[in-house]
Amino acid sequence: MFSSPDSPILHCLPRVAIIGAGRVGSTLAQRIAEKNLADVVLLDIVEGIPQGLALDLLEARGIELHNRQIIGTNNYADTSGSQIVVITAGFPRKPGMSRDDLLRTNAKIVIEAAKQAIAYSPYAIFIVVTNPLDVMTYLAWEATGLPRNRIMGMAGVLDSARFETFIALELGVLPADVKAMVLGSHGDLMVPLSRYATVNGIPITQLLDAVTIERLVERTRNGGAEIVELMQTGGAFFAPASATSLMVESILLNQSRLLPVSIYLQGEYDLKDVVIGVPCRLGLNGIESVIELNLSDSEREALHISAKSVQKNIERWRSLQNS
Ligand SMILES: NC(=O)C1=CN([C@@H]2O[C@H](COP(=O)(O)OP(=O)(O)OC[C@H]3O[C@@H](n4cnc5c(N)ncnc54)[C@H](O)[C@@H]3O)[C@@H](O)[C@H]2O)C=CC1
Ligand SMILES: O=C([O-])CC(=O)C(=O)O
Repeated sequence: MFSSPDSPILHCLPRVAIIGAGRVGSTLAQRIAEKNLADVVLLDIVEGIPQGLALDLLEARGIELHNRQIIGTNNYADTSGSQIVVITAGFPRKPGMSRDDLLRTNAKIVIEAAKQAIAYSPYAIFIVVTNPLDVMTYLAWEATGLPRNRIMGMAGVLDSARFETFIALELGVLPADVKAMVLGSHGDLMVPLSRYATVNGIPITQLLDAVTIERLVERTRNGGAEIVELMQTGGAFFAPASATSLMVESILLNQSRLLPVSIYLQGEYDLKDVVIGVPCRLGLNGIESVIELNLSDSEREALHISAKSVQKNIERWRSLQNS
C-alpha cells in the first residue's frame, strides 16, 4: 500500500496513470501490470485507442497470471487519485530530426497534460518521458508547481542501459554484470561516465582500450537516433518502457534505487534553474536525495555544456511564446 506521507489514502491499490497511449505508453502499461506493480489508467486524446489497448491487456491477464485493473480512457477524471502519473503524450521524432525539433509541438501537449493530470491527482509523483526530455520535465515542473522531489524525467536509466548493452556486446559478457551511468541531458550532449563503468566491479578501463570505449560512448549518445533510422517510423519503446517501469517500481516499492534521473537542480553540481540527469535515490517520496559525485574537470565541463543546451531550449520556448 502506497500513499504520499501527507496524502489521504485514496485507493486500496496503487494506481499509475499513463498519459499518451502510444508505443511507449502502452508498453509501459503492459510492463507495470505484468510486474503486478499497480493498476493502470491509460489515457490518450484519440478515442478508442486507449480503450482497445486496455481491453487487449485485460484479455492477457489470465495467461500472464496477474490481476491488475487496466482502464483505457479519454477523460482525465478517470485518472483521479493516481500515485504516479507518467507523461508520454506527444510526437516522436522522424529520421533526420533531433529531439529538440519536437520542442514546439510537444511543449503544448505536455503542459496541458501536466495541468490536467495534477488537477485530478494532486499528491502524485510525475515522471515525464516526452521529448525533448529535460525541457519537457522543466515545463511540466512549472505547470504543476510541484516540489522538485515529485517531478522527474526518464532518460538516464535508458541511456545507461544502452551504454551497458554496448559494453556487454563488446566484451561478450552478461549485460546484467555491467553497471554504468550516463548523466546530463537526453541528447547528443549526454555524459556517459566511462570512469564509473564496471563489469562486476572491474573498471572497463582495464578491459577495453580508450578508442573502443570512445566508440561505445558515441554509440550510446546516438542510441535513440540509431533506432529511429532503422525503424523510419517512430523510435524506441521497449527499452524506454522498461526504464520507466524500473523508476515506477523503485518509487512504489520504496526500493531506494540509485539511478540517473532528470531533476530540477538547485545548486548541485554548481547548476541552478535547469533540469538535467544526475544520480538520485528513488523511493516513496519520489526523489529522496540527489547524489553529488566527485567529477573530474572534463566530466564537470561536459555536464555544464549539456545543461547550457537545455537552458538554451527553455529560453527558445519562452521566446516562441512571446513571438
Ligand atoms: N525520454 C526518453 O528516453 C524517451 C522519450 N520518448 C518520447 O516519448 C514520446 C512518445 O513516444 P511514442 O510512444 O513512441 O510515440 P507515439 O506516437 O507512439 O505515442 C504518442 C501518443 O501521444 C498521444 N497524444 C498526442 N497528443 C496528446 C494529448 N494532447 N493528450 C494525450 N495524448 C496525446 C498520441 O495520440 C499517441 O498515442 C515522444 O515524444 C518520444 O520522443 C520515446 C522514447 C524514449
Ligand atoms: O530517440 C528518440 O527520439 C527517442 C528517445 O529519446 C530514445 O530512444 O532515446
